[in-house]
Amino acid sequence: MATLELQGLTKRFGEFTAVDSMNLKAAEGEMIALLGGSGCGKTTTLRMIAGFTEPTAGQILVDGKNVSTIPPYRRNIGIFFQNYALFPHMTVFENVAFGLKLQKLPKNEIRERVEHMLALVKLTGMDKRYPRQLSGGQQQRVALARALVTRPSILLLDEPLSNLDAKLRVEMQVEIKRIQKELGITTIIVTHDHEEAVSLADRVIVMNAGHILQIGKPQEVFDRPASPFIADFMGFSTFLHGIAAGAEGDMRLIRCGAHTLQVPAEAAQELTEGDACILAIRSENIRTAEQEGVNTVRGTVKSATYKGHTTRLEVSGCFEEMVYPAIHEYADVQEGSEVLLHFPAQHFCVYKDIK
Ligand SMILES: Nc1ncnc2c1ncn2[C@@H]1O[C@H](COP(=O)(O)OP(=O)(O)OP(=O)(O)O)[C@@H](O)[C@H]1O
Repeated sequence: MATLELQGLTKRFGEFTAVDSMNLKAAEGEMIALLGGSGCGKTTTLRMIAGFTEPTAGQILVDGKNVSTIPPYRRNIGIFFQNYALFPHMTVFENVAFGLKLQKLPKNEIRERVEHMLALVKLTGMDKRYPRQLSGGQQQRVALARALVTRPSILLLDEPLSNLDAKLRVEMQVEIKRIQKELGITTIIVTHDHEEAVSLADRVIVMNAGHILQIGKPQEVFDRPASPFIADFMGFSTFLHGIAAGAEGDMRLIRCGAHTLQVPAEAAQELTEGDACILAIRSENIRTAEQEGVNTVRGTVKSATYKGHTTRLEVSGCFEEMVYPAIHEYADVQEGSEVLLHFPAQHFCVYKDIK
């Protein structure tokens, strides 16, 4: 178990700043997800922690000790990178045992630890196979076993599940979390996928252009993204421009085009009368309604896409913006038909429009 601390960690490639003065403190055994769009600096951050990329400025502390100048193989960090393939000419056993042989451990201890690790990733009995004789998911699990077998105090995972099909992905998410908690390894996992980040991590970091935009518990970041940009990244689909227009009881009124919506006062604390604002809501939180009431608005279905357990609609005419409900109840929604939508007040995130 170890703590990991980044202090002002910065990487510049020429004039370009890929990671800009990043600060982070991961507790012992904590799993932190780095989430962000392509090119925001996630991999560069991991590569600096691993020791493959030299920081331009700042420090990396493991258990309070600066490791910035220590070579990668002496950092006791387990690594799973996308392009960090298995050795094709080695069996599963040899691949996993590689790091232990470098540490010159006795043969019987190597066997014991490799077998234990293969059992953890559910690959018992596969030890004599070569990578080409394994499925993609099995190969990823071998790579994970290889990263874990040396009992690193820190584990770095760069998109470990990106090549897996949906079912295996969920299975592996559960497995990674179980192993990580069982061994108590402080872990940084990089992902593009906000659902993966919130389901795996103890804390989630949202990055953009080399900066941390938000850091918080999964539910905070998922339910209360700190800006419209983060909300968009976290899967909010409908964004409405409005004007703060008074209060009613413990609700604030927001005028959006021809309609007035209610939002909880505590979600709109930073607004004063007349402020321009943005309301964000997730597709799955917009409902269809039987009758008119608070926060119901009529619109016209522009398109309906069957998604299995929901039908995703594009609806125009409610506000100036298009809205995107994902409805569960299978109504007879056809393109061109009219729908009455309900926007539950408690599901709105409210932002001051600073433009
Ligand atoms: N060796 C390099 N030389 C110059 N620029 C680089 C180098 N490595 C990375 N970059 C740039 O730094 C930025 C951050 O790259 P990084 O690989 O960290 O992004 P990322 O968030 O991991 O993206 P992705 O999700 O696409 O992998 C990108 O704009 C990239 O082009």
